[in-house]
Amino acid sequence: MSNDTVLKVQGVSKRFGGLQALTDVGITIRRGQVYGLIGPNGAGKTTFFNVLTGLYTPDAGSFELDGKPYKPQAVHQVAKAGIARTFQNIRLFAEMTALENVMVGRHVRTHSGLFGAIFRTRGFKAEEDAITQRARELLDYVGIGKYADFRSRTLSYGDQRRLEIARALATDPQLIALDEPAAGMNATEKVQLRELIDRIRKDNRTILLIEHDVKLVMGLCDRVTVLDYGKQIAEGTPAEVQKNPKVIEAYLGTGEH
Ligand SMILES: Nc1ncnc2c1ncn2[C@@H]1O[C@H](COP(=O)(O)OP(=O)(O)OP(=O)(O)O)[C@@H](O)[C@H]1O
Repeated sequence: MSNDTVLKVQGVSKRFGGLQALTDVGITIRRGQVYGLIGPNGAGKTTFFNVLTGLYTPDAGSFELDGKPYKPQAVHQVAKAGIARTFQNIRLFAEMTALENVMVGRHVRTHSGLFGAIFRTRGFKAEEDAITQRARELLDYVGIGKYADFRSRTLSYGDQRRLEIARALATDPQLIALDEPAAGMNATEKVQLRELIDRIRKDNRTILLIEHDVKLVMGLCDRVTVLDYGKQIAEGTPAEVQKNPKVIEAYLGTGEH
């Protein structure tokens, strides 16, 4: 595997009772790419994300992250290994401030641990200051610095999604997995989101994106995989995938676009 491959997934299958949600799915994502995962409702996109981030155990499949074997297990370990994600249904700590939400993400990379937090050791204090500063920088980076001290539930929907991205970035991930980041956004928010994702990519981060907004996916992604009924029916550049008859049929078949 060449050095610039961030994630290599092979042969992932997952069954729920009688339903085969994923069949032999594999993707390779290179550093700095925005990689799209698309498909009609129920195609298996979220299941793939959940397998990748340790929420579901796959029935089969192998994973490599940054050239090393990677076994998605507990969510905390996944973040430590270098994958951060956002969720289709925003999962912020509603009563915590925006800043605190990002600081929670950052704690994945700290060393003082619970002991330091409880006894407020000197090392803990210095680390906490650094975390606060970094969290503020990240809020500025995603464009919501002015809301640092607002409770997250008071932020607009679009801003909450940005906050989730800031929290994901706080773990210094090799790969950021965004689960429908544009869901529920208005046109202006979508443009801003696009700019933000572009900026994250330019900063040499790697992004895996599930998104229903095909226009956004086609405009942003370097490569795309299309799932349908848990099977990978196409893989390639957006231009290649758009022309693929299987893809056209899958989308027309469900009336989605
Ligand atoms: N925990 C679960 N138990 C049983 N079935 C599940 C579970 N999670 C997902 N499924 C089923 O697996 C299939 C794939 O679902 P999944 O949520 O991965 O699709 P999706 O492509 O993310 O769809 P959407 O675009 O609607 O979010 C669906 O038929 C779904 O009902």
